[in-house]
Amino acid sequence: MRTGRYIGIMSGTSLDGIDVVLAAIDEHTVAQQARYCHPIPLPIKQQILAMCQGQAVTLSQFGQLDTRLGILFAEAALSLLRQTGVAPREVTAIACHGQTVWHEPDGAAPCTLQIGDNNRIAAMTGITTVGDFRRRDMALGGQGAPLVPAFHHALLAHPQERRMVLNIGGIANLSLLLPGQPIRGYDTGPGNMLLDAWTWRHRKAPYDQDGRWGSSGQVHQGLLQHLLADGYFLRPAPKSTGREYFNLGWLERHLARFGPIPAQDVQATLAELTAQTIAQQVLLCGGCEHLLVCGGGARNPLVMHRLSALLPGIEVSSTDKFGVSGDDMEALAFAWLAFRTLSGLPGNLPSVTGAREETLLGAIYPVTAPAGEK
Ligand SMILES: Nc1ncnc2c1ncn2[C@@H]1O[C@H](COP(=O)(O)OP(=O)(O)OP(=O)(O)O)[C@@H](O)[C@H]1O
Ligand SMILES: CC(=O)N[C@H]1[C@@H]2OC[C@@H](O2)[C@@H](O)[C@@H]1O[C@H](C)C(=O)O
Repeated sequence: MRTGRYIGIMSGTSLDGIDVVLAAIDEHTVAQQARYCHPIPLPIKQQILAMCQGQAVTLSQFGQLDTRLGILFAEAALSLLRQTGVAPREVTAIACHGQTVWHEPDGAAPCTLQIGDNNRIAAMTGITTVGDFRRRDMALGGQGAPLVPAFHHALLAHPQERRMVLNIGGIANLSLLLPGQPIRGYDTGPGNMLLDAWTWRHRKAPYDQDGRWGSSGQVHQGLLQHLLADGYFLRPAPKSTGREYFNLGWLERHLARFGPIPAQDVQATLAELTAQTIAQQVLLCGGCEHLLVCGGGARNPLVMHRLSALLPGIEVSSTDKFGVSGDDMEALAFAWLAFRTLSGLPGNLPSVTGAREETLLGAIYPVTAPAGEK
């Protein structure tokens, strides 16, 4: 087993910042030691958004963004090391998820693309780096996502209690940890992504702080029903999605069927869409005793209140209450996945992604061992 300290780097679909964690990991425990959030410069954020939504980019632009992100991820890891006083040689490996710029798991040639050159990270930090976690699962017929349910299971499953773990990131994903049943998990649909995009358009703010703006609006039932009728929501798992599908263009196509709707009502409707599409899946899967929530959406009281109201009898609480930081869950999960890869253990769950078999995940970018360790 490659027991040791790992750095996990996660830049998710929300583009709100790069989450970096340091954790001591062994076969049984993941002990978080530090966290840090590194800002994403606006021009880089804009380039990622353009790419994610299918705007044409040249290969030169693509290559340069890959390099810039690799450097940014390395700087994020180095900042964390500086803050903690931990030396690179004390870190076994960096796990870098990369920035998803395209995810098309169901096309004729399924593909998923996480960029940010891992060679840069290894070269700039001197630490072995593990990246490209999704594509081996996809090569075996899987969705390549979500990958965190295995980690949710390792840390949060209970032998008797029916538990589900919900990540409300840009996209929301649910892990079903039900005693006696195979682990399942899939993306339920938009989490914060549409809420953020609509807020940016109308308020020029990155997100609707504490759901205040959305709370000032009324849910538009006609629009809500149209949005809920999208085929993705009732499609059976395995399934995963992203910004390529759920974006402002998707919302505008639905809005076009209606007369003008006040912007705050659209915001209220989007919050309701997030809550209802999640609650629908929780109930369809037979409900649970505890719904443990992580990701930035757990900080949106509007979504959280609606979720609790739609799920009477289910305790909806943050994963923090169960010992795992909801803000750091994904970065910790990838650190754990790198530990598994370096330990020769599989990382994917065929019952979640639909892959033909379990497999090692990721590509390893090694470095020369520091002097004295050769
Ligand atoms: N106080 C708050 N009020 C409302 N929303 C909030 C608040 N704090 C965070 N959020 C939401 O959480 C988002 C960030 O969530 P998170 O960091 O989990 O996303 P991510 O990891 O990028 O997404 P994904 O899991 O899809 O990769 C913000 O963009 C915002 O929508
Ligand atoms: C392709 C991709 O990057 N998917 C992300 C995204 O963000 C949330 C949801 O969509 C989930 O499927 C996945 O991330 C988490 C970390 C996962 O793989 O479990």
